[in-house]
Amino acid sequence: MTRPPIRGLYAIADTDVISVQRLTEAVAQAIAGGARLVQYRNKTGPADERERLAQSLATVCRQHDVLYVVNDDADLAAAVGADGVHVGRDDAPIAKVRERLGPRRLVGVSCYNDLGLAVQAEAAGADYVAFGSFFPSPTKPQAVRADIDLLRRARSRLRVPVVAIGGITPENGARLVAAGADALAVITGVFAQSDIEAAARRYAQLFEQRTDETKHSPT
Ligand SMILES: Cc1ncc(COP(=O)(O)OP(=O)(O)O)c(N)n1
Ligand SMILES: Cc1nc(C(=O)O)sc1CCOP(=O)(O)O
Ligand SMILES: [Mg+2]
Repeated sequence: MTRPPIRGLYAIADTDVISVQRLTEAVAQAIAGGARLVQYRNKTGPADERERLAQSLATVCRQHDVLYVVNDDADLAAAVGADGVHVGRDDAPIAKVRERLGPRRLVGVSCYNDLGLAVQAEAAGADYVAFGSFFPSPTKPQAVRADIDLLRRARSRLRVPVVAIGGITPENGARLVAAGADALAVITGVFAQSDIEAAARRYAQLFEQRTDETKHSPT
């Protein structure tokens, strides 16, 4: 079966933002609103709960043919049959993760505001790279800030899909898509909203029209 492309709303289900009781339902609502990728991010829960929730989200994502990525933990990703794992500078190196997951699963890599890191990640076998934080992030207020022009430079330098993250709203997200972001990774703007499905839809709509900066009207 062909894998869906890495494009669109990338909803990050973070257990610090949404309660474990509501997590699975919340992810189903984000998918109903148009999320095309889902990441499970649980930095604090006990191991048994982390695994149970990881499995539950794997089932929902599989039912809807949505890409499912586990944050940080390649063993957990493999255990629940996720499509991949996302790693950053405090996590296992790409080569180790690739060795653990094999060639078919996705490895996503955080590159912060550093294009050189992304070039290296692509060469090491990353399936996508993520840059941020593009705006002040309520989830990670201390995150290093990235400039939108980085997306333009990344787009012309890299072949792998480019994900933008950090404080992204439906309003400021349009600029990131126009600058070349293939996907927008969002926590607060989706999962801290009273109507998760409607919130997700507003991001998904940013990918429905052609928004790249080369667009011009017919003369
Ligand atoms: C899509 C995406 N981009 C960036 C991150 C951040 O990863 P990392 O720097 O490893 O930080 P933590 O999320 O682990 O705190 C991400 N998770 N997803
Ligand atoms: C997990 C994470 N990583 C970031 C980075 O810049 O690498 S910003 C971030 C938090 C994103 O959450 P929100 O949509 O609530 O701002
Ligand atoms: Mg990490």
